[in-house]
Amino acid sequence: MSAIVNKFLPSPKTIAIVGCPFSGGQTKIGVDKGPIHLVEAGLVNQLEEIGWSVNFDGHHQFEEIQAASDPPIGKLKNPRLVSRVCESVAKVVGEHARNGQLPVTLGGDHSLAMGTISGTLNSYPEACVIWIDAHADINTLETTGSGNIHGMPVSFLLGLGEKIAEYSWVKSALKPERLVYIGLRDIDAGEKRILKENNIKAFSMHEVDKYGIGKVVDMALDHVNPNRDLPIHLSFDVDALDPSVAPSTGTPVRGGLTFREGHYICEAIHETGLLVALDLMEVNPSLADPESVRQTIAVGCSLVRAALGETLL
Ligand SMILES: NC(=[NH2+])NCCC[C@H](N)C(=O)O
Ligand SMILES: [Mn+2]
Ligand SMILES: [Mn+2]
Repeated sequence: MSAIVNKFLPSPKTIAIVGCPFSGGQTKIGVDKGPIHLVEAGLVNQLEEIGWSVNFDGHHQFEEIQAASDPPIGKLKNPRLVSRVCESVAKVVGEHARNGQLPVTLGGDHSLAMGTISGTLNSYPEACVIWIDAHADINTLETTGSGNIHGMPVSFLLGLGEKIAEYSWVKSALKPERLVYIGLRDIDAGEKRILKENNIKAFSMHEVDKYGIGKVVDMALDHVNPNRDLPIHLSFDVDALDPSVAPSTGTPVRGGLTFREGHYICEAIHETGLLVALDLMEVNPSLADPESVRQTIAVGCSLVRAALGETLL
């Protein structure tokens, strides 16, 4: 076990793996297979080897809603299904957190973070969110072009945009000043406006190039966690990494984080001793050739290990 002591978890330090084979927040098949591949690659053992107790009793089972009974709301695709799934994920993540375990949610598409972060905030209302992504995922009912809800979870968590009755369970408990992004490089026009209007701190790839990842992580933490005493929820979309590093994902964008930059972020968050929840999202083993899939799964596992205390020395 790494020498860093987690300030929020009782001993024995326990991870609860929440496997979420869910793809309803977007339209490409295969992202629901992400968690299955990550677990089959040996993630549970790997985490035990670095000193954690790991609680994993199979992937989360979701209620099914037939497409016919889930027509679009505005442009939103599968709106009831996504809502129901995220609500159940919020319950599971919240329960694990209340039991003193650290939920590690494996996606699945990034709409799931509406659930995971709601769960975290139910147990740790003062938590901050560090969102690592090529995308801001902050579209609203009004701004979304694709209607894919994986491009929207942050706006729901912040309570932006027109209210949707189906989503009334989302408490919108996240404050804009408790959110920070790293890795952005593909932001829709409406999203840029939302980020500005709400004064949301974001470090795009431009800032990563300019300052280096070490400084960027320090500045991100100074913003959301100035006294280094608040719980941290880290939501990592694997498409934050450059497509040469993590090719198997649904919406790859060139010019992303290197292998080391991605790992550095995870290591630095671990070093705070403040991590209370982790998401690894958008791993899609159905996209790209077998070697690229193997590479993406391996990177996914190693990011999770890095965030949970695997050290280089
Ligand atoms: N989680 C993701 N990969 N999101 C991609 C979102 C892309 C685009 N901004 C949209 O709203 O559709
Ligand atoms: Mn993304
Ligand atoms: Mn995302």
